Amino acid sequence: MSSLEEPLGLESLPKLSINRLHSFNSSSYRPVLNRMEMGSCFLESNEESSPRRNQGDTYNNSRNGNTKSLNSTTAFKEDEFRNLSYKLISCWPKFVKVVEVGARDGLQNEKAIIPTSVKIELIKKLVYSGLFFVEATSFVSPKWVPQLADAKDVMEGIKHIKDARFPVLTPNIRGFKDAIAAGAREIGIFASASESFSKLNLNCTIEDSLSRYREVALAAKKNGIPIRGYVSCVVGCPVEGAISPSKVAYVAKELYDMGCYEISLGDTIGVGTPGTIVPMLAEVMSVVPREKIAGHFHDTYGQALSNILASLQMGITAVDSSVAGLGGCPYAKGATGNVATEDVLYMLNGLGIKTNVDIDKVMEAGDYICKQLGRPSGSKTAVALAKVNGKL
Ligand SMILES: CC(C)(COP(=O)([O-])OP(=O)([O-])OC[C@H]1O[C@@H](n2cnc3c(N)ncnc32)[C@H](O)[C@@H]1OP(=O)([O-])[O-])[C@@H](O)C(=O)NCCC(=O)NCCSC(=O)C[C@@](C)(O)CC(=O)[O-]
Repeated sequence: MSSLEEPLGLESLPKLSINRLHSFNSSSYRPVLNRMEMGSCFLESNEESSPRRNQGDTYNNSRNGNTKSLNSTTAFKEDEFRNLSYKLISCWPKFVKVVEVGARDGLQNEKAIIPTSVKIELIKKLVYSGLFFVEATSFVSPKWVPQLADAKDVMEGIKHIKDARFPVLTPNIRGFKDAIAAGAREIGIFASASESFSKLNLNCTIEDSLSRYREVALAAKKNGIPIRGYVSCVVGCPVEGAISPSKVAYVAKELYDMGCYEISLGDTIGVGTPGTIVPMLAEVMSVVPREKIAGHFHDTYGQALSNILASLQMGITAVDSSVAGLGGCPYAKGATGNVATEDVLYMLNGLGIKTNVDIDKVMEAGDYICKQLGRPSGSKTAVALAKVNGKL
């Protein structure tokens, strides 16, 4: 049995070479993109009217000494720029749903047991900021995740909060029953696109996990409980390296067919770039409606915001994030937490996208939990704004 105490280490990732990951960005995926006609902005800006493409022409012309051609054929006209910016901006949604995962995903790997009262206070502060979907805890084996052994008490402490939804993770029917008994009104089921990661995380094969979840989904349906589905390792696995988009699409579709109202696609170890995320999304979107898909990006390589932006351009409108960037992956030493909620909000605010979340209040929640954990925030935005406001 593997446990959260046995990290495998990012250093065991030689198989996940840049070349392997980039191989997913091959032209073989382009027909899929075209077929899906989602490129109204994404593809056209790449293929037809990309300034970069024209700049490329410019450099070639320049190298050939053909400066006349450079001025006459490559300069963008003003209205072309306007059209291009309109195409890009019109791709972004007006509203993005931010799902806060800090109290569960963010805290589950903490070695020192955090008092239940701190977890409850964190959740209250997150809800107070306007976050409506706040993952609260998991009903998993305490032998596997000792930090969340107090799931029942956490639920007890937040049961009076009405204006928010608190999904809790359940790995099997036992977890489901415990969650319902503790007052959970929404659950999450989590599978993996990597066979090795499934064994590490759930001690079973992908197929076995899916049959367990069919039982859970049936019970949830009978009880009128909404289910959120998660797929881990959507571009890379700490053991297997690169993961094929078709595997991700298969698991996502299975979860969707079980009745999950949303499928959260997790770059568990944060190795993705838009070069791998886009083809993976394209494949998943061919079997699950895009409005039912959420992005769950860890920020190990600093790529999470670019992955979110690329996802928005492909029509995704739900993003998971973790206050102060809390979290990590127990099976990949060095893998960092989810993208920080503060950083996501800062970017979305900058794009003019509404979230109904107050970034200042999220920063207060981040400040609170970071003080409790005795470490600085993992959010660049929180750190920068604290400096600007003279708090650092
Ligand atoms: C699935 C198991 C239980 C299989 O674990 P197992 O050892 O194969 O299960 P078992 O049936 O042999 O049971 C072992 C013991 O656990 C108990 N048990 C069994 N089930 C439960 C339960 N629900 N709640 C409480 N206790 C439970 C069971 O009763 C028994 O107790 P014992 O008899 O030894 O005293 C285990 O592997 C497990 O709990 N895994 C959860 C791991 C986990 O939570 N990982 C983190 C969440 S996933 C994630 O973070 C990724 C995500 C979603 O964020 C997206 C991304 O970034 O990729």
